[in-house]
Amino acid sequence: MPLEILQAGLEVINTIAALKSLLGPIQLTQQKIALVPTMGALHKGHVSLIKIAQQQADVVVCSIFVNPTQFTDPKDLEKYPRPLEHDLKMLSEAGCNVVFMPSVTEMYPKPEAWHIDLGPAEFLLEGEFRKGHYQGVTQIVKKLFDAVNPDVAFFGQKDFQQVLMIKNMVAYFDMPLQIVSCPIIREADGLAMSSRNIHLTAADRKNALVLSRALSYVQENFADKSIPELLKAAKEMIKATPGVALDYFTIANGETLLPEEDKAHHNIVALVAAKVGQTRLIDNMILN
Ligand SMILES: Nc1ncnc2c1ncn2[C@@H]1O[C@H](COP(=O)(O)OP(=O)(O)OP(=O)(O)O)[C@@H](O)[C@H]1O
Ligand SMILES: CC(C)(CO)[C@@H](O)C(=O)[O-]
Ligand code: BAL
Repeated sequence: MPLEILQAGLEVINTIAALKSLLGPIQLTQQKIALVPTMGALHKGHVSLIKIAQQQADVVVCSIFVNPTQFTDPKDLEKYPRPLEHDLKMLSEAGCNVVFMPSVTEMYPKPEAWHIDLGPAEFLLEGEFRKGHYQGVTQIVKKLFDAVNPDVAFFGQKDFQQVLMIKNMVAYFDMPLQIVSCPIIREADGLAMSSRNIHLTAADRKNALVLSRALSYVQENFADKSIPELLKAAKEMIKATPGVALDYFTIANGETLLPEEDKAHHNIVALVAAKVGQTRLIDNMILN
């Protein structure tokens, strides 16, 4: 019966109790439930996660929650876009079954401590520039997993380190669910789609292209040039672009995120983060 209700359109749910009473009977019928966690301001990257989820599950739940504990810059949290009507329209059009949009007090009814061991990669790259970020991310994702109890959850490769950290959190709690990493959706000119792109001025938007171009350069020349040569060229491209302040550009092992020195190794990824104007962007490309 609940699945018939879900097929009729997008079900909007605001509390954990309502979510559990909607999904509980579905779970009893052995149907597969997928979760796509987001912070809203949805774009085609998010829709691609929903579409992939639909292929692998019977019911797709998307969560929209701007999680305060993962923001290390209060201004970033304050200005995070929240276009609610647009998001609901996108989810309806994508055929998403349930949207879970809790309040901050629903997810954090009282102050709570959270600290788990996510392994040494927690402190590298994004973890170095946004200290404590992955504790906040894993804290909310654990709450979302507990609320939805999904069989499978979908995340974007754009947040490469986030996928690793979530897999480590799932292993830490020995949770019985699958984590799927989905390809990065890009604008026609190569810029990785991101909710924060909305903050880019016209000049920033043009300058931001250097990030995907530098990554593509590394990907295209990976077979012919040494890692130091590739890093030098990519960093020079970025540093030569006005309005772009590089945080890091690295060629790293996709598991440890430590700098990679040997191209013969497998699972090598190039990752970049930079501030473009006032907006901090990240991107990456898998190299082998
Ligand atoms: N361009 C993209 N392609 C595929 N997945 C994406 C893309 N952008 C975001 N995602 C994924 O969507 C999920 C929700 O991300 P989120 O709501 O933070 O959006 P976002 O665009 O990454 O926003 P921002 O980078 O500004 O925080 C994450 O798993 C994220 O990796
Ligand atoms: C996974 C997530 C929804 C947790 O708040 C967020 O970090 C995001 O949107 O990538
Ligand atoms: N998209 C990852 C969430 C964040 O930047 O806070």
